[in-house]
Order: sequence, then C-alpha cells, then structure tokens
Amino acid sequence: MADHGVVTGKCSVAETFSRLREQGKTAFIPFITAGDPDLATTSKALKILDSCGSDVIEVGVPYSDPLADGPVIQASATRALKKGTTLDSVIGMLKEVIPELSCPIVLFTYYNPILKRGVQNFMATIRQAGVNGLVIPDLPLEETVLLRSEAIMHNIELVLLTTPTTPTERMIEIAKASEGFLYLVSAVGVTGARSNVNLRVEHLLSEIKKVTDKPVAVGFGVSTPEHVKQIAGWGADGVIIGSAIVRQLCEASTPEEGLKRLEEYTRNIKAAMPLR
Ligand SMILES: O=P(O)(O)OC[C@@H](O)[C@@H](O)c1c[nH]c2ccccc12
Repeated sequence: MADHGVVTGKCSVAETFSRLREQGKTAFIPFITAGDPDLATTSKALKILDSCGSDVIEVGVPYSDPLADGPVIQASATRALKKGTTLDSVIGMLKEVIPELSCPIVLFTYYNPILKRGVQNFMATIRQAGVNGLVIPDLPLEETVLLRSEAIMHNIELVLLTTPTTPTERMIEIAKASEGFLYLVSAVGVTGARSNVNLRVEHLLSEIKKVTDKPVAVGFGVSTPEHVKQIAGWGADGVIIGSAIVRQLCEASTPEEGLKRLEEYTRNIKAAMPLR
C-alpha cells in the first residue's frame, strides 16, 4: 500500500507482534501523555521506554474532555494542555524522536481533534511523522468503516477496542476489523490502576482467540509485575500500562527524577514479562 514516501525502516505494529509470537514473548506496551510535564521530557521518556524494552508505545494526545480516562490520566492531560501542548506540537516532537526509536508508536487521541483537522489530513500527517498505529477510544461505531479505510490508505494501523460488556457478535466484528492488535479493555469503567486484574479477562481472552488469531493486548488497571505475569499467563499477546507509567513522571519532584523512576519501573515490569 502506498506509504506516501515515508521510509520508517521500522516494523509495523502487526510485524512486531508476529516477531514476538515467534519468540514466545508477550509485548510490553506503555502509554504516556505527550506534554506532561513537557514535550522535551516526553521525548526523553520515549527513548527510555524504548531502550528499556517496550515493544510498542502508546502516545496520548492530551484532550480537554478525556471521558474514558481516570483521575491520573485526566490530570496528566490537564497539565499538558496547560503547558500549551497541541496536536501539532505533539506531531512535531514525534517527527523528531521517532527516527531514534526502535519500537513502533501508536498515537492515542480522542475523535474530535481528528475531525477538526480532517480525517485524510490527519492520517497523512501522522504517517509522515513516522507514526505506525492509532487508537481512538471514543470512535463511534458507525464511523469505524470510514476511519479504517482512510487509515489503511495511509498505512496506519487502526487499533480497535473491545470491552467485557461488548456483545460477542460485535466483538467478532471488532476483532476482524482491528489492525495491528486488538485492545481488550480489561475492566468496565475508566482507566486507572486497580489492585487486582479482572478475573474475567482469562475467559474473554479465550473467547476472542476462538474467533481471531490477531494479537490481543490487555489494558486497564494493570500496574504490578504480578498483574503482568497473570495476564501473560492467560495467553495475552501484549500488556498495556498507562496510569502507573504516567504516575512515575508526575509524582516525581523534577522531570529528571521522574525519568529515573520511569526507567526503574519499566525495567521491573519488563523483568516480569514471562516467556510463554
Ligand atoms: O491507565 P491504565 O489503567 O493502565 O489503562 C491503560 C490506558 O491508560 C491507556 O491504554 C489509555 C489511555 N487513555 C485511554 C482511553 C481509553 C482506553 C485506553 C486508554
């Protein structure tokens, strides 16, 4: 498919999962809010996450009404917006740093900023910046077909989400249409670390794997090495951690200390990723 001349030399999200599956490994996928505490720190954080073994990184575009987010990521988005972070400045930062990263980047944005910019322009712009994948948590069902075709046109892997309350028929459609991987939201409600992983995830994973061989990554509420081992043990192809990653940066007294905490936390999580 035409890639509009962008040579990233980087594996796609799907290729990354294929490689990991051959190696019997589970993907570690951290989420980070761009611009919190500032874009320069985000750029350094991406390099640290990449060098500590992240397999895919989700980069969140801060938004004023993050309805799917819990308090940690909502506060993170508010700080980033207060710093003047915009979609353009996030894309500018990514264009600079992506060539230095080995893992693919999945951009995380609510739907409104895409509509404001225009779908085609948005897809072309993020592809030119070297972005591989895209997650739009509030993408309306009836818009999925359009967005999916525009994404494919621009060689962007549109990752779709399924939840514990998604009807089986709908989950099958989502699994078939999702590119890169399927995002299994582990818990009902908003993002945010939870003390235990929803035990229903084991059953949900087995149901999904009956209808698709696409990689499935589990997110929501994951924060400890034990959580990671449990989810990987249930057969997940990837584990996503957002709030606990964001907290490493925002609970530190300086950006430098935050980056140190981020590195330590990431190494601990990676050490817990079992070979399957
Ligand atoms: O923060 P948690 O509980 O670790 O969950 C990951 C989540 O943060 C990340 O994937 C994400 C950030 N914003 C979202 C909105 C919807 C779904 C998922 C997300």
